[in-house]
Amino acid sequence: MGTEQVFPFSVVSVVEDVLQHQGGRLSDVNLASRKAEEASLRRYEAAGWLRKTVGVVGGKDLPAEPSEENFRLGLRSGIILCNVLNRIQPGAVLKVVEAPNDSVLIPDGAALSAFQYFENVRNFLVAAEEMGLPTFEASDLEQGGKSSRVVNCVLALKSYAEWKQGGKIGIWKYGGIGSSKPPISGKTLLRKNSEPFMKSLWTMPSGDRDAMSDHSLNNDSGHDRTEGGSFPSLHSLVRAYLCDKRPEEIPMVVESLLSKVVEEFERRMQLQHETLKITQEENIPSEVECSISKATSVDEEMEEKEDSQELQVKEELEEESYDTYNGHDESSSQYFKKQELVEQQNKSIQELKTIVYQTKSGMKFLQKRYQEEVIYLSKHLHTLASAASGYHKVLEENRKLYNQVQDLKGNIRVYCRVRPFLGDQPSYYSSVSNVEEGSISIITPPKYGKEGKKTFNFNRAFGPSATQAEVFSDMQPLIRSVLDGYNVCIFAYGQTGSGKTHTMSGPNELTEETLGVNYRALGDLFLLSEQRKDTIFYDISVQMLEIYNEQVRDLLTTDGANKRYPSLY
Ligand SMILES: Nc1ncnc2c1ncn2[C@@H]1O[C@H](COP(=O)(O)OP(=O)(O)OP(=O)(O)O)[C@@H](O)[C@H]1O
Repeated sequence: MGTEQVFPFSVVSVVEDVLQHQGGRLSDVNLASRKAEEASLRRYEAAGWLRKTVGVVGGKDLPAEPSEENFRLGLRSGIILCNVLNRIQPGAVLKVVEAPNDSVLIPDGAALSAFQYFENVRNFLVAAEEMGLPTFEASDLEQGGKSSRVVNCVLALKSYAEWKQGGKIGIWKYGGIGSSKPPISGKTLLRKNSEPFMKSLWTMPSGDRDAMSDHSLNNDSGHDRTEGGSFPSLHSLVRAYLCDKRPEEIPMVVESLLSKVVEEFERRMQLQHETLKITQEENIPSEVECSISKATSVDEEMEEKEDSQELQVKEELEEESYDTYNGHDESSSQYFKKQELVEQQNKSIQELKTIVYQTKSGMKFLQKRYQEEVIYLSKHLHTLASAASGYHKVLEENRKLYNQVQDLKGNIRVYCRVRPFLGDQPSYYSSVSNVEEGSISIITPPKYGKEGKKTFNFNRAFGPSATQAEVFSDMQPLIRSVLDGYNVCIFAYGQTGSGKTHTMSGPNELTEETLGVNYRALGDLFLLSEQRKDTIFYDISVQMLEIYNEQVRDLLTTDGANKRYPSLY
């Protein structure tokens, strides 16, 4: 299977990046710190296991939780490594050059000659390689920053020891950097680096050589893998191509470029693994529907999940492809079925992305409409508020003017009403000669031969034909003044039988037309208070008293005993 068909990035892009950035790294601070922490823990685990295996005395040069420098220096002589390996696999290292007993081992391992400890390390590496363990370069113990490969080797040996101690049940799997590996079974899976390739590697600059060997920790079945993944490595392709080439045939630049490409490519693979792990740990999207519902609320999260699912699918495909490539359990038909499944899932993911995109567009449209409506309503509301404010001002002004008019009409107004003749009384007995709007003329007895006549002025004069409504209409504006806070008093004055009760209350048999001033005034009071109920609350009470023969009587009480008030004098 072509690499570019599976990986989320192309080799070409990797090469371009390498050429452009000269091997520059993508910065990911979180990932780097997490990796550093993980590397420390793994180093402690390796050191602890070595100390436990070799004993307190044998492991005295290796702290339980060593720094990378101390770890390297502790193992530099190769003695601990060889002794541990011989305990796990007796006779694996035939000759171990021990440090002289009387020598004091100084941190840089100078108690042994460089040749002696190089021999120990070399013997250990040869034995480890023959066992199928991931190895490292002897130079890794000479320079800092390369202890991860040594740690890998030690942890692989530890894993092997545990498997062996457990009775060799099942197939031993090296569990370095968190993922299971294909089985390694001693020398049956032994693979040695081809000499020409190794030579070509040694002709590289040390940095390039290290970069390449960083990702060559695990060798089996002729296919290298990345540290955390299970993909076929480009190393195998590079090695296959270079195996029959002589070192001088490979220009230094090409070697350097190739190594950087390989390094960058596999580093990206590692990043993909790490990202996938983090995403799976944090999100764990079990159902696609679940992802959809969450996506409606958090679109970005949805996209991340989709990406992680896509990555997971690709990851599975790559793993399956790797198994198929190695001739393990999966048959090719199963592989194609799974590939089909992956394509379907990819299609579903694309559809989901489309739905999410449409939903987002719809939401944006609704949001825009909503904002526009809110803006329009706020403007409208502002206009209404201004109008209401203006209306209240006008209303207040109107009220003032209205009451000013009432004042100008006179605080005390006098009206005159002429009662009609009752029953069969002839009208020619009337002494009223003329009734005008504001005056009334009365015929008086003739004096000195002249016909007598007197004219009286009133605010308004009502003739015998005036109705109850006409009489009330002239005093009706005063009722509104009452509700504006002015005191108003309306009373009738006149001789007995002149029609006071008729004007103020009405006849005995009341109809709508014959209602007097009192009823009409009360009707207006209730009507206006009802109209203003949203702005003003009025409390209206009524009292009806009769004062007759210096006795005050409550005309509204139903209790006859208390009807008469105590005497005023
Ligand atoms: N404008 C009117 N039209 C028709 N009938 C009237 C009118 N004014 C008075 N009357 C009638 O005249 C009669 C006497 O009127 P009313 O009882 O109102 O006089 P009054 O001034 O109240 O008398 P008192 O002072 O004795 O109580 C009543 O029968 C009443 O119905």
